[in-house]
Amino acid sequence: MMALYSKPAAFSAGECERIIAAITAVPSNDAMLVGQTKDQSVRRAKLVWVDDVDGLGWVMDRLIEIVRKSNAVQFDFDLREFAESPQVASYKASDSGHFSWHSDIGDGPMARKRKLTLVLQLSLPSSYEGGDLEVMPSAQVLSANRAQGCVSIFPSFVLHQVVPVQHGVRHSLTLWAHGPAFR
Ligand SMILES: O=C(O)CCC(=O)C(=O)O
Ligand SMILES: [Fe+2]
Repeated sequence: MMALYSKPAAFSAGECERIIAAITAVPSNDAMLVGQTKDQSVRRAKLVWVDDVDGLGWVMDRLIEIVRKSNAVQFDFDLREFAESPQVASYKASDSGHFSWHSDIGDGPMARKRKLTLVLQLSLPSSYEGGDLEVMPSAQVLSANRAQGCVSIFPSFVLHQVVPVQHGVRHSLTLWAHGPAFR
């Protein structure tokens, strides 16, 4: 099983900029971890829940189709629902934006059912330095494609991190697909 599924150009540059503009217009929260504790040594980012933003329904429609396809060709997980709103994170160099190594499976009622994690690169790669999404499905660390509009999908139990942003701002969108426990 290839652990990192990648779909370049899933969204156009114009579409990514529209999403960034829409989330920039609403108030954001400091990033919470899966257990809802705020530990800024683990993560520093601003978050907006996509479900709170009007006019972004088309984004979810596109993402659902991409998850369905990736699951059909690669993961074959028993997926049942999208139980949480997608979220857009903004990692700023001026805030030491980053997210240390973690898995997305947590103790909460939703976080325990996460099975696939999808990340959409919203920012133009040349607009920020650092901020790579790294995924560790086995002994080797893989860097996700930084291209704007590229979608990466991996099992939610796989360790991953966002290295510190050194310059500029990186915006990314994360969505989880949920289902019953692995057996
Ligand atoms: O921003 C990213 O690339 C990853 C975000 C992430 O790992 C998460 O929200 O759990
Ligand atoms: Fe994560």
